[in-house]
Amino acid sequence: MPVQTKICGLSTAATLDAAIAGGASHVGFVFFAPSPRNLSFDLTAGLAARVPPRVARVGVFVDPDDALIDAAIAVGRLDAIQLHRTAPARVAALRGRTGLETWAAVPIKTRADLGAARSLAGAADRILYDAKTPEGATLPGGMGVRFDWALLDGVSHPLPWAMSGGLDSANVAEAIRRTGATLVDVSSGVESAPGVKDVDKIAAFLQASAR
Ligand SMILES: O=C(O)c1ccccc1N[C@@H]1O[C@H](COP(=O)(O)O)[C@@H](O)[C@H]1O
Repeated sequence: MPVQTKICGLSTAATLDAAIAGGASHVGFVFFAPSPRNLSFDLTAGLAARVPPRVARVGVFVDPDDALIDAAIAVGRLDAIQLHRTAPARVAALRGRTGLETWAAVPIKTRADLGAARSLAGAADRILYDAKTPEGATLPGGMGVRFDWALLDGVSHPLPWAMSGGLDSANVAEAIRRTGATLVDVSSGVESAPGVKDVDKIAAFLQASAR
């Protein structure tokens, strides 16, 4: 089965179209005001309408309240939600409330951090292993930070999983080979500056992850 690929933090029609044309299985829309990739609802509606049924729209949130989730789902016609810095009980509540496929990020730097994945069994549909961003960072992701892929060696995953954190066209094939990931997620690795996606980098990433 081909590896699935999520291109996250898209905010223009041209870069969204590049992700779709290049074969992305998922596209990510960020709803977190401090992020350089944060989307207004006006922009979201136009982008969401460009996405064909074969591609899943994933909304990315940081411990969101119900009002934000409800509005983003309606405007962005979301197929899935991706939750960062959200307690397992709240993940479960949002999964129940929305009825959507629910991803929960597990930020990892050491093997001990993997323990957080266990508490998500029954609460989420998918774990997203992401790198821990630096202490005190406003963003929980989207900073191009990579984790030690060897930390996933021999791990028994409690749920289907994906990986992200510092991936780019130069390292994604090795990340897939090394970890056995079947779904990879990228944001800053396909940008020319924070929040500015690059169509050529998106194409190169999608080619490299399909190899
Ligand atoms: O990208 C963001 O701005 C962002 C904001 C809030 C939560 C998550 C965010 N991004 C996610 O971070 C990972 C890894 O990003 P990168 O490839 O290392 O830049 C990815 O899952 C994004 O969805």
